[in-house]
Amino acid sequence: MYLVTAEQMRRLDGETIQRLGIPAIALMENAGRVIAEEIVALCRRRGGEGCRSAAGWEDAGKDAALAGAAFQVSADHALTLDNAAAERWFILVGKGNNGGDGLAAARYLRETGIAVTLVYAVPPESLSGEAALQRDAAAAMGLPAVVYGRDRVDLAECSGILDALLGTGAAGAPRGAYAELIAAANSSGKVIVSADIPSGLNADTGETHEPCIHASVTVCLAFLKRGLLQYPGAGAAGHVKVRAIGIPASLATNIGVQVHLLTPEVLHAHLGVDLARRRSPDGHKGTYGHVLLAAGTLRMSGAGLLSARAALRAGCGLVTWALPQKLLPSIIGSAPELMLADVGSNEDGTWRAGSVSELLKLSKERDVLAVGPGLGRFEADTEWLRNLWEGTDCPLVIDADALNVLADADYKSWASRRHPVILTPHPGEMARLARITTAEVQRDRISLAMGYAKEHGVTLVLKGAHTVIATPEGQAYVNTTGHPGMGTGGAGDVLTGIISSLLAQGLNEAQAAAFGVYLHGLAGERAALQRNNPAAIIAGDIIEAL
Ligand SMILES: NC(=O)C1=CN([C@@H]2O[C@H](COP(=O)(O)OP(=O)(O)OC[C@H]3O[C@@H](n4cnc5c(N)ncnc54)[C@H](O)[C@@H]3O)[C@@H](O)[C@H]2O)[C@@H](O)CC1
Ligand SMILES: Nc1ncnc2c1ncn2[C@@H]1O[C@H](COP(=O)(O)OP(=O)(O)O)[C@@H](O)[C@H]1O
Ligand SMILES: [K+]
Repeated sequence: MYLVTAEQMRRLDGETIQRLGIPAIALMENAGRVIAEEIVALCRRRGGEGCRSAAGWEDAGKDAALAGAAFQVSADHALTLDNAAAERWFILVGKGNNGGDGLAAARYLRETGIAVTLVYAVPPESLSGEAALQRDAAAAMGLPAVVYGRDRVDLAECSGILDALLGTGAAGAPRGAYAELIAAANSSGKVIVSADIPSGLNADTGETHEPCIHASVTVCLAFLKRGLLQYPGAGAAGHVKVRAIGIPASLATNIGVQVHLLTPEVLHAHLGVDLARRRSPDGHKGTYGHVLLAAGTLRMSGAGLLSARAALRAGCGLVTWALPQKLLPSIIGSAPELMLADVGSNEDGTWRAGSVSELLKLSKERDVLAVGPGLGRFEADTEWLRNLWEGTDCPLVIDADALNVLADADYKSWASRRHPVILTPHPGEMARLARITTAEVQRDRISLAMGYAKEHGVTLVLKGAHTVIATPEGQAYVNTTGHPGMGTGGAGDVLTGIISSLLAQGLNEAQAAAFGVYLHGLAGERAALQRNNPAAIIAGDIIEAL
């Protein structure tokens, strides 16, 4: 599934209308219809499902077949509602095409028997184009209408609200009547369905203006808008349903859309990942690769252990953990499946820059080098990392403190590598890398990750709710697996282990980063289910749930 910006959506609309010759009003009709269908589905769910369910019709069909009847007729199920008389919906109508979608939806809803009242945010005479055609059709059908600011509007009188005030054409914070209607809708306590995006949301960044609709359901039209996946927008959108309105998905590639929702389908068909992770019958530990991990200090010994154990659970054949000598006594025996490599240490258990020669030697017999979890900072660590960057001939995964080392370095001047680099920052680490604030990182994570990955020639995993994976070639994937319970120390170390393990097994950098993030999230969800409360998840649970 593609993710688009408002600008890309306009181009997709334009291509469909101009190049394919599909009239704009036809798209708007389709939009109105699918919005109405989702409202009907919602009414059915809360009304305990009316008797004319799809299953009901199928049963009736079977009965008819048994009775020998040859001819059957059924109504349009998607727009049929048994308890329609109990419903009264207010349709908040803005001036643009989003308002037009709402007006079309109102007509379809009226056909189901639901009472609808149009609430215009602006005088209806000010609508133009297709929206004006919809206004006239609604008026010709006799749909009751009021104008905000001129007529009495009491949202307490409805059973649900369709927010068709502002869509992808909105600019800045909602003003005037729009702002007042949004605030009133939010405080009404009524269920709200948004057309395309919640009004007040920045469709690209996911920033929410003041005020912004808080929807239960957002019926997103044609293509998923980026802002619906980026927080806080993702929180304001509720359940997002993407519905087709007649714009072919293939147009997205024509106009160069490069952002995908990370689904099993995208992993398989777009990235070429074998989701079943088949093992060859005659495989052995050498078949599945060997991870070399440089991690851990006395103070943070657990980080290395978590990464190493996660790598093994994610399926690689072998893991060697290179660690400061002072750590060895406390680690020996804690994970019998691991191989340990003593690379010396300072008195206080911190790393020595001299360890680099041993690491370079070890890396020759390994398939991947992962650096960073629990590493700490140490003298000449920039030179140490530069030597690893320039001197290793395998993929490199950089996390945690090693990212901070990188942030302090001018690593664009380092020799370019034959093998890929994956960076896995959380927003704080990303802020240091990009030399901006964490709030600026979070403002539009997709754009930031894409820009950074391209500029620095790395695969970037920007962690946090809805992790973004961006490639140097300009592709991006947004993950939705995972759980807030994963906000716990060491969860990121586990991810580093998983990604490194997948690289060792022969996945390329985009595959390993995307699939690793996806599996990590799934494991977090499973771990959440296994506890009495998701707050109880600790990083080790994520490993055990792999
Ligand atoms: N052919 C198309 O272009 C299609 C568009 N569709 C719908 O059209 C929407 C985009 O339509 P538009 O481009 O007309 O834009 P919108 O309907 O999002 O609204 C734009 C209008 O709202 C007003 N406005 C903008 N920002 C405001 C603010 N901050 N406060 C108060 N008023 C503000 C302006 O008068 C502007 O004309 C999509 O989200 C989707 O719902 C669908 O009908 C499908 C087809
Ligand atoms: N709300 C959330 N939803 C989904 N995943 C989350 C959420 N919070 C954290 N995570 C995931 O948990 C991991 C935390 O990583 P990180 O912050 O590096 O932790 P640590 O440094 O302690 O290992 C990341 O993969 C992140 O995406
Ligand atoms: K809207």
